[in-house]
Amino acid sequence: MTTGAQHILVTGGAGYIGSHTCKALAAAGYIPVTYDSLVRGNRWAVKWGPLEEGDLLDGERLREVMRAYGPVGVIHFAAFAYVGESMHDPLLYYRNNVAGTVSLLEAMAAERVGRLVFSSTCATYGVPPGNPIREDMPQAPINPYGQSKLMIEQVLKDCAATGTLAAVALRYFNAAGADPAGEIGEAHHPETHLIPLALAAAKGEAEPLTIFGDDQPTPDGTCIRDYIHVTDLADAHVRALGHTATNAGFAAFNLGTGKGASILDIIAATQRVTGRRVPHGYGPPRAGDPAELVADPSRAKAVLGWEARHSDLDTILSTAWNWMQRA
Ligand SMILES: NC(=O)c1ccc[n+]([C@@H]2O[C@H](COP(=O)([O-])OP(=O)(O)OC[C@H]3O[C@@H](n4cnc5c(N)ncnc54)[C@H](O)[C@@H]3O)[C@@H](O)[C@H]2O)c1
Ligand SMILES: O=c1ccn([C@@H]2O[C@H](COP(=O)(O)OP(=O)(O)O[C@H]3O[C@H](CO)[C@H](O)[C@H](O)[C@H]3O)[C@@H](O)[C@H]2O)c(=O)[nH]1
Repeated sequence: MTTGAQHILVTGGAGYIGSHTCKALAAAGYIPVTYDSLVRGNRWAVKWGPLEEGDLLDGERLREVMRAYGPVGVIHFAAFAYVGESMHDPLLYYRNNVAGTVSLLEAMAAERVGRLVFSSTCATYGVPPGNPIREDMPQAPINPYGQSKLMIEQVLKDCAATGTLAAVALRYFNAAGADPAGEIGEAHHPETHLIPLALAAAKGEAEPLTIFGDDQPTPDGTCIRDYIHVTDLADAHVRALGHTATNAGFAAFNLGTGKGASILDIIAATQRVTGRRVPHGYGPPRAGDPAELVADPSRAKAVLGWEARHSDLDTILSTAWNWMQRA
């Protein structure tokens, strides 16, 4: 390598948050090497470094890629991430997410790669005792997706305790929005997330939005979430990677804004930003959905110097809408 730039292995780099993080890594002077099977990712989203196709469960292929690039660390996004799907097919989640991560950690140990940033989730908290949620509150997931991520956090703690791994778990709240320059954005197939579905309904390209439940214990009866811009998440990953360079052990950080928005708030913001109506109706609550999840992000600010800068609802919706117009 003539540049001397450090390589970072990015599992799931062809996915939504992974691709935005590759852009941020390149801007920070790293070379992101995407490792992705493309099972749920997009080849076109890999723009800031090489794509190496492979599955997490293929340990030999992982080792081959690590030997080829000599990454100084790994950012691990690759996983299945649909709460509803995990309720119907839990084994898919335990195999891909838990067994897949064990396979990755074995390859890292064999190739002596000792730094990891991991995509965890607010879904590990289950129904929290109160909001906003601090990192030291109990983690008691109510769906297999969240449980798979909590199991991985435990594996990371145990590996970090041996002194061979520095690991950071970033517990994101609800990722949303798109690259402000419009180069990449959210493109899940099928799409299940609220904001792209609300925008597609406004555009007339999807069914009217179904609001899951009108009788939640929240002021307007609909679920409250903490929506965090994907560009803010990408920035946090670069910072967390830096943290693993100088801090051994395991650390976890909540990534959110500290402010909740209900589904009706999202519909109102979507209508404001697009100037179009969002056709919608009500359906039953979705199994496995807590009523309210809002982050206390103060630890990430204190330790990583991170805070949300692009995550007001209008910026989230206008960047996502801009992306949807191009896509
Ligand atoms: N989107 C959110 O709101 C959110 C919130 C909290 C946590 N997370 C976590 O962040 C990560 C990224 O989420 P996303 O929304 O970008 O998901 P995504 O589905 O867009 O990206 C995941 C990527 O991982 C790849 N992948 C999956 N299994 C693989 C395997 N076995 N081997 C190789 N590649 C594999 C997919 O092809 C895809 O490109 C996930 O771990 C998810 O659990 C997401
Ligand atoms: O058609 C829809 C889609 C969603 N919702 C509601 O909108 C909110 C947001 O739903 P999303 O599916 O967009 O996201 P989740 O809140 O289910 O997010 C969960 O899954 C994500 C990954 O997909 C993250 O891991 C996150 O941490 C975890 O809580 C929820 O209250 C959901 O019930 C609807 O009412 N109608």
